[in-house]
Amino acid sequence: MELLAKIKETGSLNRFLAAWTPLAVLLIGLGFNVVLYQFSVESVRERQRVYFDFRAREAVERIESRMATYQQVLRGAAGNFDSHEQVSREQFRNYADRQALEAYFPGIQGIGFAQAIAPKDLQTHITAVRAQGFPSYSVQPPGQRDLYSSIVYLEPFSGRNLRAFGFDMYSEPVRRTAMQRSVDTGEMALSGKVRLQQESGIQEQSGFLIYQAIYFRDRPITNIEERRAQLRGWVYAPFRMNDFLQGLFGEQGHDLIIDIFDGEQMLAKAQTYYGSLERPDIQQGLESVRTLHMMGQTWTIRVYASTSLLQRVDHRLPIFAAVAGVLLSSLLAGLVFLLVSAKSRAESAARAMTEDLSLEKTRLNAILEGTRVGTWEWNVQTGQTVFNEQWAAIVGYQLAELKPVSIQTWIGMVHPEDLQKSDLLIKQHLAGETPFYECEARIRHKQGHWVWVLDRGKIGKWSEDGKPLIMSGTHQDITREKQKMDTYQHGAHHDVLTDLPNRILLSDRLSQSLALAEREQTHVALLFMDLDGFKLINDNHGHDAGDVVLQTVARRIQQCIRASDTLARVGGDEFVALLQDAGDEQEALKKANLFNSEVRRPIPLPDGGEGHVSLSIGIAIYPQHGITAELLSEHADQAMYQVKKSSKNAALVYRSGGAA
Ligand SMILES: Nc1nc2c(ncn2[C@@H]2O[C@H](COP(=O)(O)OP(=O)(O)OP(=O)(O)O)[C@@H](O)[C@H]2O)c(=O)[nH]1
Repeated sequence: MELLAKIKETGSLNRFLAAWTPLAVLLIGLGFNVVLYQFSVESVRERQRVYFDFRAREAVERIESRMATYQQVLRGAAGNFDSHEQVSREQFRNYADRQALEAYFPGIQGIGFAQAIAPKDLQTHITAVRAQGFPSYSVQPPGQRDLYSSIVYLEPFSGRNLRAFGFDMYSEPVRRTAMQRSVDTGEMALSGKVRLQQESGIQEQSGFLIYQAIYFRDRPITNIEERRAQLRGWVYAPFRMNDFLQGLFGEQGHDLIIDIFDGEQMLAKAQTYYGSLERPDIQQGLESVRTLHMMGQTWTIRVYASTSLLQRVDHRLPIFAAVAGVLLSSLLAGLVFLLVSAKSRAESAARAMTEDLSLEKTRLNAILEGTRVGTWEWNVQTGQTVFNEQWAAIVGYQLAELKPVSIQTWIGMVHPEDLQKSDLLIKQHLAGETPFYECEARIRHKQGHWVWVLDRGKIGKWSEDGKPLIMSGTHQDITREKQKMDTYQHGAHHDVLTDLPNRILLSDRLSQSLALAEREQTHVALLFMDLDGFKLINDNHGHDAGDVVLQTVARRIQQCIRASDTLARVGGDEFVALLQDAGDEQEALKKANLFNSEVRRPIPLPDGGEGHVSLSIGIAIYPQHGITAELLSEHADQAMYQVKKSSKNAALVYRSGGAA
């Protein structure tokens, strides 16, 4: 019961697991999926950030690199002045033309030379330039200053650039700072944010300039004072910021949104480039601020990522991960569902089988117990044997008393005759000659008597090489049936009143006797006997008295014959004696007379009276009076009939032709 309860409990647990495990797997899978999704989103963001950093750094490097190329141009221009005491407008133009500024240096407004002019030389200077064909030339703005500068050359000398002709950049503080720095260091100097002279008020842009101070080289220059004293002027280049950046970032220029500030702080008034203006696609969170130190000036460059930049990094991974994750989770859950339900079904089936087996076992035990059938199992190869409790109970033992159990236990208990028979039958079965083994055998009971068992068995298992391995079977106590059968057999062959063999058994014995006599060349005497005067006893003393007479007669004749002879009652008051190895006629007659004398003795009757009967006996002897049972019986009967007809109370040997 406990086992069944456990099985049921396990069964409901399994059903619970079968129902919830796939769901749990799905939820865990989806949970894992969420983590994976977040991880992949994070991974994409990280890649976007790295890519953005790379692009931002590259953008700044491009700015720096472009600036370096401009410095080259200026260096070349400065070289011209260093190597020539006089550089004519034409020479300067040639140099500028050779540079092909527009083609190779996009964004540069021009390249120029601003001459440094001491106040005392100002008028001479103006006069000289005007003489070169510029009658309206003057140095702007007017006014008294310690040092003048004037843009005398500016190539290309056309368009907006003409506005700068004669402009004193040194008069304007931002430009002057850069110009002075270049003078003092001898290096190029980048100006701060300026409004270029070239601007006309339409689509204005912020501007900046690069200066390279030029010196008179007739004396050595070793310090700032000497530099200032020998200052000749500046070659310079003006830039419009938007034009400068134009085309710098190629096709993917739209990816980055750039603001540039003059100086180290991102102040509105210092902003020189407004990339982020009217850009709604700025990607918040991806911003990089870098400072660029060039030619004594610092630019702060703020770079934002745009949506298009993010698109360049494969951002579909999270979607793929999510979709694949959901599919895989579902698939896994489905698989688990199939496995669990298959397992559950298998377990249910196994449980059902276990329950069935358990019930079957219980039922079988009940049947075995109820029918008191013993079981045995015998390992043919090793002799190991197993009996159940009932096997032992049939012969009055408890199983424990018989242990150790082996085939010898059976051999030691079975009747020797039956053991031989059983051995033979088992051998026949083991040899495959019989489909099963069955044998009735006697086994010695604990109390000493024999118990009949019906021993049945069959080979249940063969060894790999095809030999019988395990044989098992049952023991059924058939003692009672055997006894009943014996009684029945006895009743079928014996007379109820006298317990003498009846006609059937006599006939059987007669056949056997004749066969034996034939074999051994002996004689058989058949004596047919009929009581004389028996009816009177019935009539005078009653039927019971008649029975007593019949029983007494039977007993008295029986005492006269040998165990190998047979006395049968074949009718109401008719008996037959079958005498084996009977000798001659005389001997038969002698025997008949002995019977008669015994029978004639008075027989005490139940009513206190006495019965008096005698025998009329007809004798036939084998082989002289017949060699078959029928003939012999017929002749004995004829002889008896002769006696009855004549004297009665006598014996007569058959004579052919009817004579006695
Ligand atoms: N008590 C008793 N009588 C039986 C039994 N079987 C047959 N009888 C009687 O036995 C008698 C036989 O008849 P008979 O052979 O004519 O009797 P009987 O007096 O011996 O005559 P005879 O043979 O001519 O001498 C009949 O009366 C039967 O009823 C039996 O089992 N018990």
